[in-house]
Amino acid sequence: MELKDVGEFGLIDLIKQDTINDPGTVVTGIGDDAAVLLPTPRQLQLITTDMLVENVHFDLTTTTPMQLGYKAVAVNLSDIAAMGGAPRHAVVSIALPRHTAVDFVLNLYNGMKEICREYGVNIVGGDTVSSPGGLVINVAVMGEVEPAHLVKRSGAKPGDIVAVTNVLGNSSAGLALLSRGEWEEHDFSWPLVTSHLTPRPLVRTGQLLAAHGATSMDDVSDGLASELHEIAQASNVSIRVVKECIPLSPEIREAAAVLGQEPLDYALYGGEDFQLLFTMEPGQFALINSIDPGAVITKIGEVLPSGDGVTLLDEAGRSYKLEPRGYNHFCRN
Ligand SMILES: Nc1ncnc2c1ncn2[C@@H]1O[C@H](COP(=O)(O)OP(=O)(O)O)[C@@H](O)[C@H]1O
Ligand SMILES: Cc1ncc(C[n+]2csc(CCOP(=O)(O)OP(=O)(O)O)c2C)c(N)n1
Ligand SMILES: [Mg+2]
Ligand SMILES: [Mg+2]
Ligand SMILES: [Mg+2]
Repeated sequence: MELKDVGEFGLIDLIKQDTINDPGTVVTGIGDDAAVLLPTPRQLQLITTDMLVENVHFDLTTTTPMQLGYKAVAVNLSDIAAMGGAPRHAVVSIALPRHTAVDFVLNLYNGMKEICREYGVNIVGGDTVSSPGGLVINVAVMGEVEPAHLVKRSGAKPGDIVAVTNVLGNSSAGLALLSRGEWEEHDFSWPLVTSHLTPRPLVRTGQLLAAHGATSMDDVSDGLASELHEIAQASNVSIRVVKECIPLSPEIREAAAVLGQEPLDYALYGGEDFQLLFTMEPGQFALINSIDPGAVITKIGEVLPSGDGVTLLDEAGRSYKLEPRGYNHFCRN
């Protein structure tokens, strides 16, 4: 079935089932001029949006519509996680080429509904338009955070520890394998390709780190180098990272050898890992071991007074400037 067979409103009717996962917070969902929501008293409201554009953020020959729907929501939940918040509601806007099959759209929504169910998020509205070019999906997510647990990019203090969750670089190494069309040939591909196609936003981890005194936090969407600079700049501090402490998976080391690249380059400049980068006072950081943060936490460096920007310390004890290189929509790196 094609879009012209169901029309814009027929499509919305097909989409709107199973969109509410926390009914107590939604007065009116899909079907009116605006959604009507019930915020939790005394919580700060968060709102964020990230858009995915065909052939910029995804390639329809290497992703399924379900994976794409999942990721379109995941990247937004990751921004809420990086503030220490809980995601509550999403609105989804899609621009669809006219020839798109109805089943494609339903599967896109199946992916979105799956992750929304997993994280207790309601899809409360959106917009559906035709596109003369490629597919565009824009998601906006509203979330909430207790005022005392809000974590911004600007709170890092000299003396804080710099740490990250899990491993970095897997997503962009996965993208490299997908775009070379050779991922199925290697048994190291699975974790790399999975982290690229269906990243898991670290919402619970973000909330736990916030509750344990993270002083600044950012999600790694543009690459570690870029996010370190964002924190350093917003907090008016310098950051020194120890190169060999940056956590890499065994699979990325194997993949990088096959791809003829340095594994660390994927971690520093690749992006889309959606891991959390945060700073924390050392005493608080020591306590993290006694909780289950839902992710492996690795100390990678420390916060210093402003002046030196972001530096990388190598194995030989040499320190050099880490350029703010990473994914930038208008600059080729
Ligand atoms: N077109 C825009 N209009 C207004 N604000 C924007 C626009 N694009 C980005 N921003 C804001 O700029 C900041 C940085 O954006 P971005 O790099 O996309 O953040 P993130 O990596 O967290 O998704 C955010 O506060 C975002 O809301
Ligand atoms: C087809 C394709 N080419 C390249 C990429 C890599 N890529 C696209 S956008 C991006 C950075 C993250 O996206 P952005 O829109 O900058 O998200 P934000 O920083 O706003 O969260 C990366 C690494 C990709 N995912 N798919
Ligand atoms: Mg963004
Ligand atoms: Mg983002
Ligand atoms: Mg970006």
